[in-house]
Amino acid sequence: MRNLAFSDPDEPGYEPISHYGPGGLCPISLGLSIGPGSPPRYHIVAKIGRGSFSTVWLAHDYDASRNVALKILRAEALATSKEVEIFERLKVSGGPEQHVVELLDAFDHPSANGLHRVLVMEPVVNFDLRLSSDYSPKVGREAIHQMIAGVAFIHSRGVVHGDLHPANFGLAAPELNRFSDLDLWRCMIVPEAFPMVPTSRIWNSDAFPPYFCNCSDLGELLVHCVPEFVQRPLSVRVLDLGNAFLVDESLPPKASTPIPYAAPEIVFSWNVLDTKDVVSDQRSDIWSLALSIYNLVSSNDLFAIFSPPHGDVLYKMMCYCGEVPDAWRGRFTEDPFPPGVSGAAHADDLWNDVEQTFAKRGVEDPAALVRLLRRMMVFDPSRRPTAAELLRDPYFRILQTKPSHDGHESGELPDACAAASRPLLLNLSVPSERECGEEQDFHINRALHQ
Ligand SMILES: Nc1ncnc2c1ncn2[C@@H]1O[C@H](COP(=O)(O)OP(=O)(O)OP(=O)(O)O)[C@@H](O)[C@H]1O
Repeated sequence: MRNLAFSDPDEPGYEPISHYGPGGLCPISLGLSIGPGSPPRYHIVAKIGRGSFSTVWLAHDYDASRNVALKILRAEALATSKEVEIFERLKVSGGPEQHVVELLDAFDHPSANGLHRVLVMEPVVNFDLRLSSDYSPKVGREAIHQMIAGVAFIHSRGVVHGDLHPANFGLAAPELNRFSDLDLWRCMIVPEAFPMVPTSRIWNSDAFPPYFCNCSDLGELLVHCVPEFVQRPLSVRVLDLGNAFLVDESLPPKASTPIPYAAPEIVFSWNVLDTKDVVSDQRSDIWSLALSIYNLVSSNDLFAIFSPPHGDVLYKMMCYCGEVPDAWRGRFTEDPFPPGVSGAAHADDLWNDVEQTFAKRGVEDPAALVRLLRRMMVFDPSRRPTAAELLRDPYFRILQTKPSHDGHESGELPDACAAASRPLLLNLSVPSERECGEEQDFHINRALHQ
């Protein structure tokens, strides 16, 4: 496949070339308009993400005058993806979505590779802004409460998320709606573009995008152009319902959570019983949620992995949980606890270290946060609290005495979010016409040629 392209980026952030072709990803170029209506409703401005089954793009919605995220699935996922159905299930009761990314629209889009399901969602910003700026969102007590609230909401609708890890939590960014598509072009760092030149006539060049481009960083845009974004309280969103399923589904998908966040019963099946026939459930979501919280608070993985087969993850789990589950006895040659030290005492020592790390990072009430994580990280899935129970954990008691910063809870926008609908902070122009003409062409050309 490599000789297909004139230049193959082969780096994280770029989808592999092999993901294009019949049944594969949708070839997209910046400036394309897709969607219902004539002219089509969504004008693609930047690439903002990619996953195993999709590419994700920032687009300007001309009909609603706002910016949206378009998650464009591989064509072969059209028949199997239940993501839209799951979003529908989350709306069943008619209540407002709570800390779960909102699905605004969905449609199917044809390409040379087949028909692609497109999910139109509110655009969110990655938690990890550290790479692009000095600003690092502080994941404090309220943000942790919102992460749990998002999962509690999903669980309350009879859905298992199945893939909770830090990248699947984002931050609401209604300030993005202050930017027209032309403003976005002006303010964003110009993406890198690698031309894709098929080197053989047998390749259908329509099956590939004309170039690959890297992902634009919406966080960086906001940090630099909308200072209130960094000053206002965070509003968390749970993302990626691509692996989600209904608890009563007869053929649930096999578990696919990344190892550092996967529950012990799942990792044990994968690595010791050597079977992939294991399914996530709401209890395994709770374990993954605990490790996602740990990661976002500390910027580290508790169970970092360095090499397969990841048996060391199970070993670390025993150390932190202070016990060896009955089913695991005899499977490990090494005793996880130092001679003469009980499992419980050893675990206490490790969590004391975690508490000190949290304290150094300025985490609010580190001892109580450690107690919360330890409640979630127990081997026996039936002893893990539900997400709804966790919302009442003593760690959050103080929030009940404070007014909520997150206006979304009460159906109102927080001040800073409401400000998003006010006139632009920057002196940004808002083109009145859909066709921005030569000026827009110029920005696209500049992006592709720099
Ligand atoms: N609403 C959104 N706003 C902004 N970025 C998004 C949004 N949804 C997804 N992304 C970005 O796109 C990436 C891929 O999305 P997502 O995880 O939903 O895709 P996927 O194909 O189901 O991937 P995988 O299952 O491999 O995680 C995310 O990690 C995130 O960075």
